[in-house]
Amino acid sequence: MALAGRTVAWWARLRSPCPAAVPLCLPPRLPAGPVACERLYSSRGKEKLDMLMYPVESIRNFSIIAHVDHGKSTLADRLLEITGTIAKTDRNKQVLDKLQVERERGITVKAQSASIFYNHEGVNYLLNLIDTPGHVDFSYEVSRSLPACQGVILVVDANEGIQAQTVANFYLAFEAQLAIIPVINKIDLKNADPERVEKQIEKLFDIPIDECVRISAKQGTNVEKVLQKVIEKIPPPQCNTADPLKALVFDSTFDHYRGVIANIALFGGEIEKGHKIVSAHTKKRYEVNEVGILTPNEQPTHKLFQKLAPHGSSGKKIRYAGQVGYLIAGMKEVTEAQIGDTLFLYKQPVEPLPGFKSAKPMVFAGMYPVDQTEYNNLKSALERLTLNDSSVTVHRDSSLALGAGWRLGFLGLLHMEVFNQRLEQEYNMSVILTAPTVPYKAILSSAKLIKEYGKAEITIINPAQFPDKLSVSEYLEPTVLGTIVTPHEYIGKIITLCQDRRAVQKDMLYIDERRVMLKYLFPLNEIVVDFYDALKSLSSGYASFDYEDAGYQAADLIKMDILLNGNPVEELSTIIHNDKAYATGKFLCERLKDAIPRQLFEIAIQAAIGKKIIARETLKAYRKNVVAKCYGGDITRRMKLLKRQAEGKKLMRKIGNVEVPRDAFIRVLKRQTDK
Ligand SMILES: Nc1nc2c(ncn2[C@@H]2O[C@H](COP(=O)(O)OP(=O)(O)OP(=O)(O)O)[C@@H](O)[C@H]2O)c(=O)[nH]1
Repeated sequence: MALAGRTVAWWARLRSPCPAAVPLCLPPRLPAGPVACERLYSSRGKEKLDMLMYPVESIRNFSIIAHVDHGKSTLADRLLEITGTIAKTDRNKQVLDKLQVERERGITVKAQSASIFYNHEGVNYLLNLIDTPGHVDFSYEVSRSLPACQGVILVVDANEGIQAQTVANFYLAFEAQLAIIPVINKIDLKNADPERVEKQIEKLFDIPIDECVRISAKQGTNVEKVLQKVIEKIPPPQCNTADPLKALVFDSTFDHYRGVIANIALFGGEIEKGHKIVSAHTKKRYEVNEVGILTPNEQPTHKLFQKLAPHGSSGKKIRYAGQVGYLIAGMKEVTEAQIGDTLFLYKQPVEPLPGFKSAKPMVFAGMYPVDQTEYNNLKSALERLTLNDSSVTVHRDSSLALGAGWRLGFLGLLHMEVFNQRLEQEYNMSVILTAPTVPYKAILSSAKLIKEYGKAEITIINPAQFPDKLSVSEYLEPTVLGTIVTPHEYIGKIITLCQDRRAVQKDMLYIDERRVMLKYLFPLNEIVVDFYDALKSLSSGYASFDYEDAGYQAADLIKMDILLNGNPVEELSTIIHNDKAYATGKFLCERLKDAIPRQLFEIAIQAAIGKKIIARETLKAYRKNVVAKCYGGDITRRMKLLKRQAEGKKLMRKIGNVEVPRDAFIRVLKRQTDK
């Protein structure tokens, strides 16, 4: 795992208003070498960066892709360092992981762009890199970064070798027909075996061994070679110089003060402050306030385009596109900066770019304010955060027990946890989250229901809307094609685990003499909560997992409720496969018994299908008032304790007369994790 608690010093410094610390301007021609670049950056005042000096031939747009923790962000930092884009950092600080949640969890959640100026053999290059997340939940970030690129650096850990996300990310780049530079990282590790990894790359991806670059991103070994490969192997963008402005919005963030900041890739023309632009998606018109590049902080430029200086004897100016950068144009609403949108100049419409497949939520959960008076604050926090994370879908919802709220769709459970953490950290919101559910479908047989829904096939993202068996001809559950890469000694245990999760084996391939790649068709519901944890724990952390959507299959589904002293716990109502009902009901009751503190009365914890109770646990009552006995004489200590208790109660939810810690439900649902 990456280091938790990475410090924010670098990013803070880059954002500092002190001009000396901020790289602000480039000369028309850079002297060779990174050190010189660095000096020039910091010596200028607040002029805007002029992009005149970078014709399209000198541009390279690329992403860094890899399995989780194989070193993408570390390599990105080293590339920024050796080119003088940033000063030398402490080797464990990661400049491009800007979010607090990324630093705390040591994972990249959001793709980040940075422009690098690099002088190689006397020629100035502008390299636009996008550092992407590795975890499967965030693979959408990878796929939407790729259309802005012509190539990728595929990083593989020299010790771990090819893993499940390496395979998934390779195919994303391969299908997008991008140039792929395989880089074997962490060669400094004692157990590094770059030769073995090279053979895996050749076997699985058909890339000749001699194309691999062996590096240590941490120590900086051979990182310069990677830059050279980028220049040699990745083609410059292909842009028609005669085209009018055509800009692809491939990402967007929301700034409390400046509104929407859209990351754009220019497929034609030029863009500058004052230009009137139109969104192909919303048809709305805007005036551009600022354009620039990310270095990796926002760096305004005169124009975001490439323009050759007077050319030959004709003195004709030739315009090129190809640049990647950002744009601010007074967009304030969540819906205005659609990822995948095309921007063009007012009165110069263009054929919109193909855009992206929108992110497909895999997991849905209800979200409610702890206190209904917080509803509006939570609404505005959700609107802002979903702009920074547009892969979350939001629908208004309400519940008798929890009040007005929303049903949110996430790309996976980690995504849901990260989103929740960001709400708390960046917006100071605390919320009630219900049990995650996958999007089931039902084919209705009841004419009344078909009329009500206006269609026979409905999608169920909320267990409260699960239609009764009598009105349904068939239930369907979503499936995924999972890829597992594991050392061969764990195969037996993994096959048992997969069978236990109702999975069907589709393929098995030795990627070298010690590692195996397995393909299974899983019901999504079986892997969404804790499959990855279970896989990690039975393979001592060595197996990896990735999955992709594989459509729907018929399934025998039922709705199960959990009751506390007869009152349903709405957060824990779930739709499950009939075969799993008893085991899951029993398990949830047992776990809930551990998660709920004992109270002054006995609590019956039950699992029910309709009116039928299928499992029960009893939580015994407290017998004595311990607080009164211990602290009865000392008034200050007693007051302190009562205050702490009152604070604790805010984190509780009351179901009937039973108090339940709000984080109990997620803990309960993570079946294997804390075992
Ligand atoms: N020994 C060694 N460790 C490295 C090297 N490169 C990265 N690491 C370490 O590997 C861990 C993961 O590195 P990251 O750069 O965060 O990996 P990542 O691929 O960006 O991670 P995600 O974005 O979460 O997928 C960190 O602890 C790094 O310090 C290397 O060349 N050698």
